[in-house]
Amino acid sequence: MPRFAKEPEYRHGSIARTGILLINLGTPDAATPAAVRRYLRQFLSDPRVVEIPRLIWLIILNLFVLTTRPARSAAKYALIWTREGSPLLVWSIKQAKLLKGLLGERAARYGAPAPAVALGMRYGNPSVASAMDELKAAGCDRILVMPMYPQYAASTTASAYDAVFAQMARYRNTPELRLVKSWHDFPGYITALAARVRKSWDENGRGEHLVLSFHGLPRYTLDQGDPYYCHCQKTARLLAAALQLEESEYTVAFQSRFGRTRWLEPYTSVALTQLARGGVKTVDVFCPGFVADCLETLEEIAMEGKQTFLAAGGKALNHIPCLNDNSGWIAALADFVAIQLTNWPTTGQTTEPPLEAAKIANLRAQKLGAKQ
Ligand SMILES: C=CC1=C(C)c2cc3[nH]c(cc4nc(cc5[nH]c(cc1n2)c(C)c5CCC(=O)O)C(CCC(=O)O)=C4C)c(C)c3C=C
Ligand SMILES: [Fe+2]
Ligand SMILES: [Fe+2]
Repeated sequence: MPRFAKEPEYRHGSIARTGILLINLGTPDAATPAAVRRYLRQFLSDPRVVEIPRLIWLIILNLFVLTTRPARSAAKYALIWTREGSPLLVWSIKQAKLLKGLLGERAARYGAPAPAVALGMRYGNPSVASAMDELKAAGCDRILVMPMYPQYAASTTASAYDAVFAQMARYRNTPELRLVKSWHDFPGYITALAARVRKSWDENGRGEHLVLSFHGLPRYTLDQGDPYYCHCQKTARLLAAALQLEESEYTVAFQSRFGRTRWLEPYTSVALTQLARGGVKTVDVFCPGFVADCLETLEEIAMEGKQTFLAAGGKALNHIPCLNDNSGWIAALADFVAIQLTNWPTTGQTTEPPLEAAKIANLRAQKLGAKQ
């Protein structure tokens, strides 16, 4: 394979076009053991995801994990699969389309060129590489990398960056990049989360207790400085404040434990059991860290979590859907993107000779003076 990908054409002196690269985790191409195995092989081979010594892990992965988990996970995927495909991909495509539409509308109001938007999945399809190629082919010479993970974790956000840099290494004429790190406390995001919870309360009634369930991580990541746990706590605190909840009215918990090591606590399954045993009959579970419904919310919470809660004596578990294609959330996403793009000068602005800039500023000042 050549060192560099062939550039589609030689671009010179073009007006800067901005591309927004939305990155989410990714999902298998089908709910079959073979497709899930392909997906899990790529996902679980990422050294950002499983941090045990490579050789030992590759043996465990190939001898045990990839021989047993794909069939079990495929059966779970089959329960949530839709006619359009995996929910995570379906929602992510919708989000990208809606964002593109909204950014386009806003840009048109100012006669500005519409930014391009592309979706890349860290694992599976469409890949991050293909999304970057799409933006480049659309003439983008600067790309805002927007991981769709509100809370930063090395295993998600930094891994998304790794995929971007791997593709950058294949370009001769590289685009400029801006990397979004986290947006766990962005007011528009918090407001959209609160609106989503209130909508569920209006439509389905309000449970006695609200569980805010985030994806888990091994506990050692917190000890080693990953801010994920603190970001989750802050999101939860801000959301609880927006909903005017007392501390006794909600619980923050972590789901999706993998392997035998200790993960962030409390575990969602344990919290649900304790709530039911403590006499709570109805519970709402919301997953603020997932912007799109997926296996982890639709199967692990709405199905498995429900069984756990009912088996421990609870009467009803209501899973509150994720932000998905909610219009307030898409508007908040567009606002966030717009903020990230401010003060990102185009090539023309950065190369303008200071003398010319000063002359223009003088002329403007003279004109203003003449008007007064
Ligand atoms: C060591 C394993 C894992 C870490 C660390 C991890 C972190 C992590 N994951 C998400 C978001 C999602 N994970 C999803 C599925 C999923 N996660 C793991 C393992 C780890 N995740 C596995 C093995 C799977 C696949 C399903 C299974 O076999 O159990 C998904 C859903 C994908 C879908 O197709 O619907 C999401 C989303 C975050 C945010 C995170 C760290 C904070
Ligand atoms: Fe995960
Ligand atoms: Fe899971």
